[in-house]
Amino acid sequence: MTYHVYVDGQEGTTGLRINEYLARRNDVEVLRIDPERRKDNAERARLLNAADVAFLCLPDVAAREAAALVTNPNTCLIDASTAHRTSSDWVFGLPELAPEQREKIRRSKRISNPGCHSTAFILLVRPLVDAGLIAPDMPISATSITGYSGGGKKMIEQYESGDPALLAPRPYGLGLSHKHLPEMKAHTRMALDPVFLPIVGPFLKGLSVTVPLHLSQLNSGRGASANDLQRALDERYAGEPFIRVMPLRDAATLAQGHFNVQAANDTNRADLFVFATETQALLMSRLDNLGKGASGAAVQSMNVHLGLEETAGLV
Ligand SMILES: NC(=O)C1=CN([C@@H]2O[C@H](COP(=O)(O)OP(=O)(O)OC[C@H]3O[C@@H](n4cnc5c(N)ncnc54)[C@H](OP(=O)(O)O)[C@@H]3O)[C@@H](O)[C@H]2O)C=CC1
Ligand SMILES: CC(=O)N[C@@H](CCC(=O)OP(=O)(O)O)C(=O)O
Repeated sequence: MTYHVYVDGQEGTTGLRINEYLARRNDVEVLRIDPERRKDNAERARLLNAADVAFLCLPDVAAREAAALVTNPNTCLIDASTAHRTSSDWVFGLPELAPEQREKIRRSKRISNPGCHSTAFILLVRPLVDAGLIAPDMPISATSITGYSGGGKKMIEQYESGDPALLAPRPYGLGLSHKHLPEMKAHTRMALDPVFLPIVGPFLKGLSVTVPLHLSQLNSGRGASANDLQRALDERYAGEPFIRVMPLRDAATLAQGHFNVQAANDTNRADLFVFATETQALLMSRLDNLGKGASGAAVQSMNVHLGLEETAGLV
C-alpha cells in the first residue's frame, strides 16, 4: 500500500527534514506543491484533502488556517506548530507519553507534534509525576540549551550571517512565558509552570534540557533517592525504540567532564540521564531538535497512526 503524504511548508526547516525522511521510503508518495503556489489556499486545500497524512510545517496562524481547509474526514493532520498542542480535540504526538498514547495516536486524525524543549522536558518529568516522586504541585525549574535551527529559517539565516555578537550563548524567554509552557504543564500533569530558561547557542542543532532537584523535596517532602528516579525512568521506557535511559551517573559522561548536547543529532533518539549526589540530582535529556524534537517525531507519529513499523525510515 502506498500512502499519499503532503507537507504544507515543504521548503521550511522542519518540512525539508520531513521530506528527507520520506525520501528514503517506498511506502509513501509525497504530493508536492508548485513553490509559486505555496500560499495559494485553493491549491493547498486540494493537496491537503488528497493526502492520507498531511504535515503542517508552518507558523501557528498558517497551521490553524490549514486545519480549517481540510474537509476530507480521512486526512490525518500532524501539526508541527504550537497551535494545537493543548487542544482537547487533538492528540499529543508523543507515543512514549503514557501507555495509552499510541492507541490515541492510531485513532485520531488530528495529531499535534510536541515542541522540542517540551519533548525533552516531558520525557524526563512525566514518569516521575506518574510515580509520585514529583508531586504535581512541587515547584520545579528547567534550563534548555538549543541549537539555532530551532528558530526556523530566519534564525538560521541570522546565525549564518557571521555576526560576531551571536558567538556567545543567548538566554531568552526572559518574560517567563515561553510558548512551550502550556504543553509542558499539561502533559506532565503539573499544577505549576516550571521556571523555564531556554538558551540558544552558535550551533545548528542539538538540544538538552536540565531539571535540577533537591532529593528532599521529592515524594511530597518525604524524600527519595537517585535510584528511585533512575528506576522510574528505566521502568517507563523499557523497550522504547527511541528512548535511551543511560546508567545512573553515566560514567562515560562524567569521565569526559562535560555533557555533549549534540550527541543525539541526526537521530530520532532522546537520551535521558540522572546525575546525582546523596542530596541533589540533575535530570538531563538530549535530542536533535529537528529529530525527536520535530521532524523525526512527526514521522514516528505518522508510522504509529498508519499502523506501520514505528521505526520505519528513522534511526
Ligand atoms: N525548527 C525547529 O526545530 C522546530 C520548529 N517547530 C515548528 O514547526 C513549524 C515550522 O517551523 P520551521 O520549519 O522551523 O519554520 P520555517 O520558518 O523554517 O518554515 C516555515 C515555512 O512555512 C512557510 N509558510 C509560512 N506561511 C505560510 C502560508 N500561509 N502558507 C504556506 N506556507 C507558509 C514558509 O514559507 P516562506 O518562508 O517561503 O514564506 C516556510 O517555508 C513552526 O510552527 C515551528 O514553530 C517545531 C519544532 C521544532
Ligand atoms: C531556538 C528557538 O528559538 N527555538 C524555538 C523552539 C522551537 C520549537 O520546538 O518550537 P515550536 O515547535 O513550538 O515552534 C523557541 O524557543 O521558540
